[in-house]
Amino acid sequence: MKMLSAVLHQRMRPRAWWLLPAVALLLGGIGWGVYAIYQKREQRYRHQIESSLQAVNQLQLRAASDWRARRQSEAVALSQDSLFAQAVARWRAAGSPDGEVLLRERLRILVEQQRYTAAYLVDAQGRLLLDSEGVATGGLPGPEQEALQRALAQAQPEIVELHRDPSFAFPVLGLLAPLFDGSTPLGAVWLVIDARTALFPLLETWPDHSSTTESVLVQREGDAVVTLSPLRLRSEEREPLRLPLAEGGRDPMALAAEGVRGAFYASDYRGQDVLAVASAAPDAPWLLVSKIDVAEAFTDAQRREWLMLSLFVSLGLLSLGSAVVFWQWRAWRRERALKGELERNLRWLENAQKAASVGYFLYDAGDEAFIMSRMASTIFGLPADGRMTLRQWVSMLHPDERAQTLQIHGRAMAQRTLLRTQYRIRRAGDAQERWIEVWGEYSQASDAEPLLMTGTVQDITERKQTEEQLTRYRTALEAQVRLDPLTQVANRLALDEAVTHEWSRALREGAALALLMIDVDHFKAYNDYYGHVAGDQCLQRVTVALSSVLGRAGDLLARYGGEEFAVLLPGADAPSALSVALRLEEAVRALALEHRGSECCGNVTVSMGVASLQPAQYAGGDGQARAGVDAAQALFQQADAALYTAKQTGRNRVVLYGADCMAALHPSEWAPLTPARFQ
Ligand SMILES: Nc1nc2c(ncn2[C@@H]2O[C@H](COP(=O)(O)OP(=O)(O)OP(=O)(O)O)[C@@H](O)[C@H]2O)c(=O)[nH]1
Repeated sequence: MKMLSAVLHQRMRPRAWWLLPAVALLLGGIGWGVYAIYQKREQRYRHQIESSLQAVNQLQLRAASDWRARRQSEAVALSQDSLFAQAVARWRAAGSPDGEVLLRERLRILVEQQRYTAAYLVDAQGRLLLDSEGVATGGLPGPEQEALQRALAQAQPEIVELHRDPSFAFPVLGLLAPLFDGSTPLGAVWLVIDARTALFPLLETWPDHSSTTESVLVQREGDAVVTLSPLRLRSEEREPLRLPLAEGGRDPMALAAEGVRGAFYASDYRGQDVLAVASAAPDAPWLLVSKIDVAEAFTDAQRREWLMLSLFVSLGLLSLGSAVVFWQWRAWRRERALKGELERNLRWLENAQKAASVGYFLYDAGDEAFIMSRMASTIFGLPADGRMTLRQWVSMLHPDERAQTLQIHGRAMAQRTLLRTQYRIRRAGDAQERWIEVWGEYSQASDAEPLLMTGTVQDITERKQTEEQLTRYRTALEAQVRLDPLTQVANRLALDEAVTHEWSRALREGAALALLMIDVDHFKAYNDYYGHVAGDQCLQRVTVALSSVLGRAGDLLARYGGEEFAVLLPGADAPSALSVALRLEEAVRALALEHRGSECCGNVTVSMGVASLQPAQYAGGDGQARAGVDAAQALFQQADAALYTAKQTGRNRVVLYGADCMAALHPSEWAPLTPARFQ
């Protein structure tokens, strides 16, 4: 049953073929949507990063420009400090130590309070005169010397742009503030600035913590570019201060020096892809390039995007998963309910089958195998594993019915008609012969599906035996019904049926049919004289005597009622019938049964009326040949009329129906026979 149930489950399972493309379409749509959102967000984020970098760049550039402007203002103020210039002039003229102390104090203030790296007093030829410690020796380096001359000529402070000088271990910015005694040039104050300490704090300020953000101060010098960087990337190799443009390649500093402005993507001296922003200071030859590694800039964004994406995808998958789980759960619940119902039904079916001794089976024509319920297995005498091969089944069929059974099954399979058949099997195991009844129906869902037959099988052996017994009883009963219990010959019912049957046959064959009516004479007197028991015995003996005469097949002796008998002689014409009648009379006479009450003689005698007709020639009042019971009544009436005549004319005689019998008959029953009389 489990196996059967499993097969049914398998065949019941629905096939949701459309589900796969629908899910693929949905996932494709989600993927496309997510990609579009991702693209849009990436663009926006790129824009945000560029804007942020530009803002930082602008702030830092502003700070650097302000710092430069302040230095220039300070230099201008120094140049315009007439007291300081007079003190220099006095010290140069008198060389007093007090004057020197005063000047050194001023230079110390410049270094310590105004944060210059060094401050020198130089003469108009560029020789170093004093610094904050005391007398200085040596002269101005080349660029500073040139700046001094320009400053003195223009009476304006001059900046010596960013450069390296062997005298200093750091990149230097110089400022030369010219000094005049009236209109006489006295020299200048050379303010030395360590570009790192002065500018790096301005360039290192970033709003966010980052390991790759960097702002570089850039200054073009002919075919080279001078750079100043806080070198935040301390793990990297130090960037040279001076970079030939020819070697710049896609370096952001080189690109900026060549005129690229705004945000752009480049590859820096480390070979890293960077996002850079280049801006020019409005009143200086400085450019400020701010850059960040693309990898870092977008890592965050990408991380955020991925987070968003994974969140979105997770949500999508969660929803999809939930939908699938819900759908599966519903399907599972439905399947469980159906399974439960099916199992209940199958249990019920099994119980019903058990109660009715009916088994259920499924025949798979493709596998040539039966899958059977437990009851079906029991009926075929097989173990309850629920399987039987076609070969096993054929071998079980009773040899007498094997060919016919196979033919019936084959026809039902070919025509897909209902199958209902009964046949015998020799049951497996105990080899008992059993009758079974099979009801089945073939079905095939499609050409690709196997041809199946579902059906029931029932062991009907007991029913068959009962039927056979009943048939026997019925036959016996029917025989009893048509048998006279006293004489054990046919009774009137059997006679009537035989007459009707033989009449029809004679009519068909154009043959004659004769009927003899026999009555024991004065039987009442016999009973009265000898008693009823003796009367019964008398009737029995007469019967035996009459039976002994009738040997021809089809002749029938019947007890018509009381002491009256009838003999039906199919095919007998009048002479033949008379001949039989005489022999019958002779047989009774030969019994020589004593009958003291008889008025005829001292023995039992009989009177007989004989009638013979050819039904084909016999015509009724309408001139048509007749058949059936009513027509056959004519034969009875004629025989009866003849018997009546025999009784009336003295008994103990045989009378053939004829003219002298006609008075007893209706004119329409007259027969075309010649009347004759025998005594
Ligand atoms: N013993 C015995 N008597 C029977 C049986 N059937 C009918 N009888 C008797 O048979 C007698 C028939 O009498 P009736 O009909 O007057 O005829 P009958 O005395 O033979 O006179 P006829 O026929 O005119 O010669 C009746 O007394 C019936 O009781 C039977 O089965 N056994």
